[in-house]
Amino acid sequence: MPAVIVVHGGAWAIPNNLAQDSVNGVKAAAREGMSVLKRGGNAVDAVEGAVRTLENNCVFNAGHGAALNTRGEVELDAIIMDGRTLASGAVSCVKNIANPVMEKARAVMEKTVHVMLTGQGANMFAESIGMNTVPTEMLVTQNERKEWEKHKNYVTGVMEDFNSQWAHDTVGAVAVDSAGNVACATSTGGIRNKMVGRVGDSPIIGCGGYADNSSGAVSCTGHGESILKVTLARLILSHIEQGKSVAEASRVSLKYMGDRVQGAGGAISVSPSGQWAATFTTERMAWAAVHNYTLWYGLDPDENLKEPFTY
Ligand SMILES: NC(=O)C[C@H](N)C(=O)O
Repeated sequence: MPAVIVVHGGAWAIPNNLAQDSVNGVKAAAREGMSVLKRGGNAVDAVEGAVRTLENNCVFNAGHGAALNTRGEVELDAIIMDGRTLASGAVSCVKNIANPVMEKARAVMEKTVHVMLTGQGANMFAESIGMNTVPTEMLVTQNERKEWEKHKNYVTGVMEDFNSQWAHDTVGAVAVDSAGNVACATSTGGIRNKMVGRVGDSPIIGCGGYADNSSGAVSCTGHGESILKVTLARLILSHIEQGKSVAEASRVSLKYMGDRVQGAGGAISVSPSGQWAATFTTERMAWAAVHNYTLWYGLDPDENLKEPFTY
């Protein structure tokens, strides 16, 4: 069965000056995810590799440069999930890890009996397994501090339905490997001016991501409180379970979120048979996918560009 990787760089009103770098960034991450699969990695390795590439790209900055909360601090959230066993690992409110946050979520999945660690406990665990921690101020960039000074109001940004230049720190990936195993990963700095301790959708199982070999894998982005209310990742998978195509399930679920709670966002989805989709209701979302020796990518609604993919 041909393997598939799909990645996103966050659903929001990406300004023109970031458009090309965002597209290049998601293309590079999709290439990395596919090369992990080609080197014999499984779906979990591929989504981790792809998200790590996005986290390390300063256009997306899911760690260093992430959105600041009301106290001007970074608090990071991430999840990874393995569709074979439903094993998952998540961290929330992490303040002392630069990149990759994803590595830490995977360690929670593989080295603990828990699904999520938060705040101080997440940091203590990172130190106990020898991960590099940094003082939290080191994650704050001048650019983000400037943006934070400019718009000190969470609600105004969200009321604009994500059609503002806010909240650009979410990245994600979904994959199916040649054995038909699926996985998802999502990592974020959240939304600017969130309250201290606010946890968004990204690290919450079934909301920011879900992976199950019996239906597929999804990674979400957008207004976290809306995604949480409709449990977007699981909603998409439940439509797939009821017979909808991956694209239709994603479209219907995002439309439901818009109608029911007036929230905008995006999702990437893949089924165990290799169907995939990248769907969004925000102004833009940078996404890329590799399937059958073709690299697909886009940014604007209905944009579906392609080029040959070679190793
Ligand atoms: N840009 C995003 O996707 C933000 C993320 N969903 C959150 O609310 O934390």
